[in-house]
Amino acid sequence: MIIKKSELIDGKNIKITGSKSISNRLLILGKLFGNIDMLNLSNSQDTTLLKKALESDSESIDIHHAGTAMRFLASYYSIFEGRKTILTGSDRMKNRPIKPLVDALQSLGADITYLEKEGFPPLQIIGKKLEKNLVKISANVSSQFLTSLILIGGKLENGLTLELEGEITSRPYLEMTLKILNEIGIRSHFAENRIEIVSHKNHIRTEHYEVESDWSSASYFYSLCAIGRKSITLKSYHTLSLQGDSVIKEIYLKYFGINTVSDYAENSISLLPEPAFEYPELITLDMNDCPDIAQTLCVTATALKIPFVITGLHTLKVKETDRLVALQNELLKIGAKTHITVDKIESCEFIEPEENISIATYNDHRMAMAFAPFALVKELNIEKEDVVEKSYPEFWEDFAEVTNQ
Ligand SMILES: O=C(O)C1=C[C@@H](OP(=O)(O)O)[C@@H](O)[C@H](O)C1
Ligand SMILES: C=C(OP(=O)(O)O)C(=O)O
Repeated sequence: MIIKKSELIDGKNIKITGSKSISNRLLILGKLFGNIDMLNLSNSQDTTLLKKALESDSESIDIHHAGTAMRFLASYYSIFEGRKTILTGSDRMKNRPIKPLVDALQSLGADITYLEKEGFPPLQIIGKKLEKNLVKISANVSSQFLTSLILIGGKLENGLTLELEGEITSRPYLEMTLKILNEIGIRSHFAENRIEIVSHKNHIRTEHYEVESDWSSASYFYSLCAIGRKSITLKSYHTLSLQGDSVIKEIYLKYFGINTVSDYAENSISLLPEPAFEYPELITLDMNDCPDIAQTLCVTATALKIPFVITGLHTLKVKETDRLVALQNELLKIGAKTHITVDKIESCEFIEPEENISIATYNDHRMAMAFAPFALVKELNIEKEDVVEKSYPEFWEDFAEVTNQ
């Protein structure tokens, strides 16, 4: 899809769908502990697929590209007594890691078999009662493995204790899980490398839950605002958020002069660019806590020609695509030569963008959405633009609403 060179229109209002991460946790918890009446549930494809899976009786469950769904369901089906499930996904999913989680579940007594490649989906899971309650798991590959176990922890007879090994990656997602547990009345304790989830025999406390809107999706509007220097209002957000990606407001304030102002009555935030803001000479940032907004930041910095060194990105290679390689290839087209290592991307030189820019999206929604704001600098083609549906199906309509295309 060609996006013409555009300008940002001042003062537009956008309502973004609910957080995919919060929605997916609540769907699993609701199924395990009692109905939760959710408002502003995410309408992302990932959440829809998870919801359908949880409502389905069929043996084969295909969750396509949805990483959280794959990881959360592996534990969920492991304790679903008497159910046999073949849990599969897209070709990419069959190459995203799951072994640390499967090892942990098997050590608790789960009956899981790899059906193709050892260590990867598809999985055959025969649900049974798990008798043990202590598990060791590596915490530096994906926090989703930890969340998956924590979500079922309260359902086990004696609760569940996790001993985390290695440095915790994507830590705010782990904290989000524990906070949601706390909100609905399931007790847990987290100190040093040990997480204890108390067995929860009762129905959950919360019946209504309003999901805050998705902060990773909000990042694309911060990028538009930083490049276009006009204001945008986004709903439904609070400055206090369960989502680690809400750190975008601090990052964009510090490096791009974007103020975030809350309107509590309206449940909205306004993104207000500081006039005559002096951009920094270099952006240095560790994004281990917020890997999903790394692509957004790299494109904003390239559009504004601000050199950057972003570290903490070792998980990017096992996301929807190898995001470090994808970023390096596509940033070059919009004018940034970069250097990548296993966990870092840094700009080396800014050059003229290509004449006819065509951004490949690698089956990765965030590649499409992160590069779209570059249209404020120059016309560009976004290939296979439908990929956005994974997390943000109305992205293109909302993008058109705030730009003058
Ligand atoms: O738990 C979650 O909802 C998520 C955790 C993160 O994954 P990793 O822990 O694998 O980095 C994040 O990238 C993903 O989009 C959503
Ligand atoms: C990494 C992501 O999702 P998942 O791991 O759930 O597929 C994402 O949404 O950027």
